[in-house]
Amino acid sequence: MEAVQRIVIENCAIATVDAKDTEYASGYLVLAGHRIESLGEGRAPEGLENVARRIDATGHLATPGLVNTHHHFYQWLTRGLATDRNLFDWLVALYPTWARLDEPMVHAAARGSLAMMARGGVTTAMDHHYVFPRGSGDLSGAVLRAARDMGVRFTLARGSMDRGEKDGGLPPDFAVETIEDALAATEETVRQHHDTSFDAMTQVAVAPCSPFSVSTELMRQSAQLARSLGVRLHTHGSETVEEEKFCHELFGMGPTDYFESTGWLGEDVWMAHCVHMNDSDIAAFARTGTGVAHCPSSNARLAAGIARVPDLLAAGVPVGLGVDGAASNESGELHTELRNALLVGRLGPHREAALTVRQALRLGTHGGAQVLGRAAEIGSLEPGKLADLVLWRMDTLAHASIADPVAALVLGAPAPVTASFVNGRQIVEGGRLRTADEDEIARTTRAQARRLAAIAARG
Ligand SMILES: Nc1nc2[nH]c(O)nc2c(=O)[nH]1
Repeated sequence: MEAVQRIVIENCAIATVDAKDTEYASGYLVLAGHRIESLGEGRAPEGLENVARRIDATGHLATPGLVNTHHHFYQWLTRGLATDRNLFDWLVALYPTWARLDEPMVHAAARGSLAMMARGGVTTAMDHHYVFPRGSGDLSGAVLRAARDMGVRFTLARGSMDRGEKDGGLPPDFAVETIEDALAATEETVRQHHDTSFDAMTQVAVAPCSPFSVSTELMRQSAQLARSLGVRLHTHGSETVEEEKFCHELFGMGPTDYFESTGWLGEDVWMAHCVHMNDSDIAAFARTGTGVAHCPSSNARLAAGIARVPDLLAAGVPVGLGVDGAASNESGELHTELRNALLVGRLGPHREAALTVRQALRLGTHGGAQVLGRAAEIGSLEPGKLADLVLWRMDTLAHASIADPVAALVLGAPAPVTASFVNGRQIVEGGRLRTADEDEIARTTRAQARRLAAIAARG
């Protein structure tokens, strides 16, 4: 058997984001194959065998890789549209275009979304894909292929919509699936692609879209399907006042009570946004272990509001960060969400208890891993965990005068990523992807965005 190869990283500040928030001012990490073998203050132990590479990381901060908990990759092709609308008006404006997506478009959009995140320190990504136009090809396959080729750890949340306009929903009837088709395709995707191993690169979740685009029956049956297959559940929840009104009018209760009535609160569930939650909603999430994907930039872009993140954390709710789709967060980056989570929170009514810089980093790493059900494997730098980590450059004009590297990372300009590792494999070097050609992705996404716009314009 071939001996496992080691990579030794030395002379960097390290924020482990472990349970005690251990930090080292100048430390080392030893990666052995796809796991972290050891780390600590000072130089790496002498006499290590099979060292394939030594990295002098002077001037850098090492952190766990960032974990994105909510995204819609396909929206990479519809950025910068409907720029001044709230969620419902924005969705109504964009559904007809999204209903024209096909496999080459979705593949290109996934590569664009993944590339943008990976070069900014994301090592685990997720995609909530919920638009499946008839005859559009294997869209889940296209997204999974893009993630595998990029070398990013990945959760595909197989979405669905079946409540069209004729059933009181928001999407046009031509943009929805039947319950039977949605459930059958979701089950097939889980059976083919969900990997339960410790070092899984691909997992699948069951993810009907939102209360106003999904029937109660599909919500219920999705929860049953996920539990019978042993996979996680994801949806949008409590995003806007309009959604709250919709739930009261149609179901006679608010979104959280509605989710509970359909079997949708639990340790195996995480929901995106969760902006409009009262104390009893937060208590229900805490009691059931339901997680939250906090998306501060998208919530601002769509005028959804400010999520009560400090209250969620104080109650013990698992919270991660989400980019959200690039049609409502054109930057498509997660590292900027650390900063925005902190800043937006301080604008709200709960500013005395707002996030600290270390809490913001925890949301983007360990919190995300918890929300995706992967906290045993990723999200902190600890011996035995998978080697998913980032070396952020902190010695340039942008950050060098800030003494605290975590404050520099969260509050400063987006820090350059010198190296990013997933499963011990380096996927970013000197701020550029090693696993894909960024210029080619830019050209392809531009061409596919134009193709989509032209097809949509023809109606
Ligand atoms: N921010 C978003 N919220 C949503 N709700 C829903 O049903 N779809 C979306 C979406 O694409 N983005």
